[in-house]
Amino acid sequence: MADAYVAIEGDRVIEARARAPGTARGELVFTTAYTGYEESLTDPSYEEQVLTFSYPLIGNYGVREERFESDRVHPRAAVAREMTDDVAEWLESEGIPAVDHLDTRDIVTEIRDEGAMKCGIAAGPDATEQDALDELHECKHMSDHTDIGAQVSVDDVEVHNEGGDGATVALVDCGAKGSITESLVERDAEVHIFPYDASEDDVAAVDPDLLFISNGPGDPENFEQAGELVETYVGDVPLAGICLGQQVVANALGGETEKMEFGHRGVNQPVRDLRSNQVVMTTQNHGYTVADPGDKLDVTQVNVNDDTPEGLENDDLNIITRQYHPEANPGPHDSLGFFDDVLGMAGE
Ligand SMILES: NC(=O)CC[C@H](N)C(=O)O
Repeated sequence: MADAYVAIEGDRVIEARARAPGTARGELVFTTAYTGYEESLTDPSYEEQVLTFSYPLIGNYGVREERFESDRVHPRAAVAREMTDDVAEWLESEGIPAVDHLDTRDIVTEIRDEGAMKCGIAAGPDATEQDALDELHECKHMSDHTDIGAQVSVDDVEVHNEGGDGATVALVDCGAKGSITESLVERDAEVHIFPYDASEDDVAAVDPDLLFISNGPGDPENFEQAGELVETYVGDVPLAGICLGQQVVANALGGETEKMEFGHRGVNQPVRDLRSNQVVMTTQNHGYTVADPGDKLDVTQVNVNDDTPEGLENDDLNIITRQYHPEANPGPHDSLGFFDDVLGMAGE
């Protein structure tokens, strides 16, 4: 007998096995990565989403805190074909519902065919189909989470590697992964992590060599304050952005973003650099994309599968942004050079 239910749009209910009890709702997304479940589950970009792992066995090398990307689990719930006890116990201790013993291929195919969709989950001995449907019916569209930045950002400024010999970086935390800070600190940067709604005065106080907009959850249009910082600093200070950061920079400089059908979700997304013609494999998890870069940004990299912009640059204004995750974690390390490039713009 099933003791867990996943309700998806169209009121279809899929039976499953409860691995961590509770009810939850969120946008149903997936990752095709076969490793990196600890990094993905602690990536703040998954806030308000339900993460389905399409690789059939999740958890076979345990759970270790040093691989976490933040201090908590961010997806509202986790779905796998088979989940180990280690992962199930971790999620239960975090209060995150988890289910397995369902056909995750079916879920991913449904998202691919029908596009991004909402879902509701109910798991545990008393869970009913109706509980999952009730969650589904309460679920909001991602773009309607207008204050999602407040859920994932630091409350106060944090400084890493104070007194470091390298550039002073103002990292605007829209839901930043820990390995972005680590990648900068490894290169001697002094990193000031600012709340997502930091003001111009807050940032000016540290006189940054580089303004860096992080990855983060939800619709980039809901990160207006970060966009205002971009507008203020463009031309005066070099700008960098990763994922949501690329989208925020594009929106602030006259471009436009839009929701994709089901996004880019895995660690083997091929990206072609239009200048060198080289292809790199990249890590991606995003559901919005830059539809129009505006007239200040050149598209310098594209996704090989669908030609969407993966890199935007302006050599005169010193701007480099990436739609994918150069910091990896999980995924390939092919594009770590991004951090050298952006710190190079900052004079390092
Ligand atoms: N990883 C991210 O930064 C995701 C960016 C944005 N929330 C999107 O889904 O497109």
